[in-house]
Amino acid sequence: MQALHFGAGNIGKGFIGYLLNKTGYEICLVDVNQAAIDRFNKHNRYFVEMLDDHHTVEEVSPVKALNSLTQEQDVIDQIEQADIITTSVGVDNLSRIAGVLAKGLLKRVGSNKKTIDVIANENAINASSALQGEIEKVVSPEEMNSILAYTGFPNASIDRLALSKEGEEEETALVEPIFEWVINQKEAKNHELPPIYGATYVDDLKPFIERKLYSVNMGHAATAYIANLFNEPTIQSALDQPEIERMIQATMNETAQYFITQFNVSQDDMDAYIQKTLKRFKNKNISDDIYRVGRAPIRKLGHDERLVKPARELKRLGLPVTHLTCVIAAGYLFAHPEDEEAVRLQTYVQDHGIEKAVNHFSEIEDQELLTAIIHYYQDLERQKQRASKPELPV
Ligand SMILES: NC(=O)C1=CN([C@@H]2O[C@H](COP(=O)(O)OP(=O)(O)OC[C@H]3O[C@@H](n4cnc5c(N)ncnc54)[C@H](O)[C@@H]3O)[C@@H](O)[C@H]2O)C=CC1
Ligand SMILES: O=P(O)(O)OC[C@H]1O[C@](O)(CO)[C@@H](O)[C@@H]1O
Repeated sequence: MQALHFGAGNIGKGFIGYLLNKTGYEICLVDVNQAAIDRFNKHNRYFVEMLDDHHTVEEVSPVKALNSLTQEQDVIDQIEQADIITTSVGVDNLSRIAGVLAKGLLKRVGSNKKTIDVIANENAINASSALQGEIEKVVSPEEMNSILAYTGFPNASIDRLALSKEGEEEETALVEPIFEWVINQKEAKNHELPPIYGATYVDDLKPFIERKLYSVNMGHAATAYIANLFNEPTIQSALDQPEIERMIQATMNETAQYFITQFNVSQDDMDAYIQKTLKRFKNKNISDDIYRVGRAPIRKLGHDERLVKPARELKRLGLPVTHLTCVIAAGYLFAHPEDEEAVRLQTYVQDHGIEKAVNHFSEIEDQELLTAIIHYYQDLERQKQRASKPELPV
């Protein structure tokens, strides 16, 4: 069986490629990073190291890698032959792979007419549907109908902290031992393949993806943005401070109320989920830079994203949202010269002021929530100017 995976980064290597290989697939990775592509092709393999006390290393092979920019025809041929197609390129890059995918899927329809599923594994709600939408933009309606007759775009939720080991001669992913890959089986077209090793198949993805995005991803981004206020370099050093840990736990407790109300989950279950998540963040075998975790703040502060969506929902339900409001304000203070979005965000705030920025990037209709974010932002900024300790809500 052949798997074609777009995005040979942390998740591509340490999560998706790893599990597909365990299921019995030969892996073809597609990326734009030629140096990494050469490292994969040198011995047709890569390594995955567990971030636990044993640091077990496993080899993933056979693996080959292609460059989607310079080897487009080879990628199209691989799409024609593949049994499954997956991605983890970052949700904002899905539009960049839509063109080659469209060409490959059309070639496939014209030749073998075998059904296939394309699963986008990104931190976003309905990323596979978003990829389908991007493909729709580059083909005619007739072509899209022929693609959809043979292609499923099942949405998925992925959860595993994955990093890469830099400066090695061979590609190595660093991953925490636990993971969760949940796939909407109702949206799949190909039912002849064996289930993916370790994946969970469900009929309703919403509770899984929302819990993951608004607890794990929200909590992680919140830690990065609060850590930044305290000049803490890593997630682990930040959470070593009881004040920051209390703040993150309180913020996660707020979003937990959304799940308890919406999905009939018990308080005990959410408490256990939060404790498990905090323990994962504090993993001493990882040193996780706050700029990796907080990266792309414009995306993360978006209307339907991990911070603003639960804040809007909690507000709508009349539930407390104080800590989350403070985290959103802290997000607007996340400055890092090497993060293109952080630079753009800070420039916008400087040029237009915080109120216009929150309206522009987070599109918050609720005036009370908007005012509260602005007040927190102004307080935190004042404290930063005076180099005084940030005051967090109790
Ligand atoms: N790293 C983590 O712990 C987790 C990441 N995610 C999600 O997984 C996705 C990938 O994240 P990471 O692996 O951490 O990022 P990454 O930056 O390590 O990997 C992304 C890869 O995609 C490649 N890429 C970018 N544009 C491309 C294009 N046009 N064609 C082919 N390849 C392209 C990049 O060169 C890079 O190798 C993101 O959506 C992220 O939100 C989800 C859960 C955990
Ligand atoms: O591209 P994003 O959304 O930052 O996704 C990656 C993040 O998601 C996580 O899985 C959980 O927050 C982190 O490991 C990682 O920083």
